[in-house]
Amino acid sequence: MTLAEKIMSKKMGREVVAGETVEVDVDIAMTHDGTTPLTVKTFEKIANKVWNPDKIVIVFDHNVPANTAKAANMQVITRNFVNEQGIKNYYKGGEGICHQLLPENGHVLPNTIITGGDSHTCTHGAFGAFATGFGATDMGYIYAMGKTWLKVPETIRIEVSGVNERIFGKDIILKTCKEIGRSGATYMALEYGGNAVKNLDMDDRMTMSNMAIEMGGKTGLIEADDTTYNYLARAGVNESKIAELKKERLTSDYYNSNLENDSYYDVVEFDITDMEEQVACPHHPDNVTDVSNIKGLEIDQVFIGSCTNGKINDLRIAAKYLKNSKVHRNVRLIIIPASKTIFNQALNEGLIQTFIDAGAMICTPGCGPCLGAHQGVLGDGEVALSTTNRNFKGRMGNLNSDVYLSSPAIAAMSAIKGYITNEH
Ligand SMILES: CC(C)[C@H](C(=O)O)[C@@H](O)C(=O)O
Ligand code: SF4
Repeated sequence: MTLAEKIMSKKMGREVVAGETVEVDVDIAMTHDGTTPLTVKTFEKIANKVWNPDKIVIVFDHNVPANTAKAANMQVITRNFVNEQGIKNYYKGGEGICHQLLPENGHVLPNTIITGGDSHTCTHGAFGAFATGFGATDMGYIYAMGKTWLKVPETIRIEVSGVNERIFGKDIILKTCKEIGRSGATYMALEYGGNAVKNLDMDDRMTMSNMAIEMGGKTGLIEADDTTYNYLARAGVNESKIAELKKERLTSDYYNSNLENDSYYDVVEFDITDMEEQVACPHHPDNVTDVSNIKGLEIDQVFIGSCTNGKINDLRIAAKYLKNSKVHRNVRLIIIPASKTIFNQALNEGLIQTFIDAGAMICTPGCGPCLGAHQGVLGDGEVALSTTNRNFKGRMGNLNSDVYLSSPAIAAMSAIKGYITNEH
């Protein structure tokens, strides 16, 4: 069985396989400042009280601090709802991005069903949770009933081998996007494995799961192991809970399955040993090429941050290159830690000082320029290199601009040189 089938079967208390539609109890439901108002509208048509206020997490992250009266009003609606319903897991802005706060605060556990009013909820698949995004209407129903329906997805196995210290989770997932294509995994689970994935820390595993949706994926799963359990312990999950999770550990049957008969829809294998760093070109994350093919392309803005690459390891890597260097005079470098905890860690480790000395701008933890709503909007004809997950036309607020995607390492090196490069 695939990991997706095992998680669903455990949840249902009976064996379920790909293709079956099931109604499942939701363990955690999340919405943010962008999606809560519409969720509330649907919810109010169904119920007066949420099914369980302790299982709901509400985060202000997309427009923080609010940049328009409209954004501020959406936050007013959301705050009223939070108070009326007694929702304690409420992050009122500046604490960080929803997909970072959920795991960081111990809300994400293996084998659970995590639903979110945001397409990148698939990020939590990195913990072996069945995590997926919903529209606001579905979220309204979940807030009222605590349940949703899901079709158990087919699975594409992504098997990655090899060792290469220049290659990060971001390069691996960009390469995967290239192989699978923008809709190659529609309503499927991606199951990432192989020694190259095993060797990644949780930050890089989350980067990989985060981008499952860019291929149409329902979720991006990685089976839980000691790396996962150690992260949970740091996130405050208590020892007895972790011991229970270890006992109930679910693994994929990929290595002992007969692929001809089994439920894997497809298997994509690659080795990173000789792989080059990857860059996605405009205007889709599957338009990926080796960095050497676009080396020298001049850039106007670099953004290091987002739910894809604003984690502590991302900032450490950026600082390694930016230390004792200056950002190129034609480039604006914007750096946003994905959460306040990461911001504090970066402060304590001296990374923020390094960024300031290099000439970077540091902004409030949140989505920032990622989706072009505010902060770091591009000018006509400008080119950005960003560590985010999407480079759709106009993504950074201007239809007449281009966005390229890369790892924080490539982003930092390029910010110094003024053009896309993998040289320091
Ligand atoms: C605003 C929100 C609904 C959206 C999403 O669902 O992903 C955003 O987070 C994004 O990355 O485009
Ligand atoms: S950081 Fe970007 S991709 Fe992530 S939730 Fe925010 S807007 Fe969406």
